[in-house]
Amino acid sequence: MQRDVMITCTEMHTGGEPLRIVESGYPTLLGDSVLEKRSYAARSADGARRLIMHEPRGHHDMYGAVRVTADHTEADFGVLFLHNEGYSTMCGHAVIALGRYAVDKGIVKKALDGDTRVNIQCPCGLVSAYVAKSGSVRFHSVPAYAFALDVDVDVPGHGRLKVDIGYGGAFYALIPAQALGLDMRKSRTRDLTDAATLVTEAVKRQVTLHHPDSPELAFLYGTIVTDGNDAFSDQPTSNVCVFADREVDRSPTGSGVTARIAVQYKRGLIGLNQSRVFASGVNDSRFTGMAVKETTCGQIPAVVVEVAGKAFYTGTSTFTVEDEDEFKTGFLCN
Ligand SMILES: O=C(O)[C@H]1NCC[C@@H]1O
Repeated sequence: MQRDVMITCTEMHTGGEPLRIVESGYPTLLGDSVLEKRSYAARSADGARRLIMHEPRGHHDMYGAVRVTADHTEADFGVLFLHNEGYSTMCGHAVIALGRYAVDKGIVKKALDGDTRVNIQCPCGLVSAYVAKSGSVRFHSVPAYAFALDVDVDVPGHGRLKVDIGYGGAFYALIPAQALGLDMRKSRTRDLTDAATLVTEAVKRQVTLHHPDSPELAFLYGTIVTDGNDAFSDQPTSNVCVFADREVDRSPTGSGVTARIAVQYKRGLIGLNQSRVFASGVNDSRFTGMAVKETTCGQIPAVVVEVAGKAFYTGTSTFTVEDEDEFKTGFLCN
């Protein structure tokens, strides 16, 4: 019996959202930058992603991270994010887990005093994670901004709807559940997912995105259905993020919280250093988020957003593949 592939991983979760961190066995990813490695992975090493994301070794909503060599001089390491359809450009729940992991594994030396800073080069740019002694992590993402507010989109079955589009390392369409005839607390996740998917497809067809840094960042990653409570309050606001191929984030979505705050800031609904709690509409897990300073992304006014949460270890895994296995590169069941 020949086993010709073996990939080992550390398993974590942040707010219930899994993170499968590759330790060894992944193909070498070529390219001079993290973005180039991302396209190389999609072009020439996609079987490895499907092997550990899809069934029978993963599942429809699995998420992963592969560390790669960084090209940014200040980065401790680079990372590619894996999901059911491909490779995202930013992932907050993964950054929270990777921050803790990097300190625990000694990849970054623990600070003697205060939080340990871990600089992670994501495909969208450099993200700084700050790891507290307790293991809690907060991160400062790349400049986040409102790409467009109140965009009219024709959504089959729902008519003409208004969506906001925010960038938090990835682009999201943001829409209140109410506009879709749904309720964040009462509706089934399946119904929120179906509606969010229709919105994503409609925005992809009808809106052209642009990012000042690279055309590779200019795509819609998903739709976040919210409870519509965007004005600052000491009460949590909840959301469900549906991204990639109908994949449902169990966590409040770090990059989504970043995008939501950028849009709320643009609308004057939240100020600098006003910390807000964001809850997952799937399992009520919590992140906090706040805009910490104004900045720009190219010429676009933007904010740096800090998101905080906590990740936990769930195990380790070793995946093997036998030569004759018909499901070497997995399948998806949705
Ligand atoms: O927390 C986040 O930003 C991510 N979680 C899965 C989808 C997003 O990439």
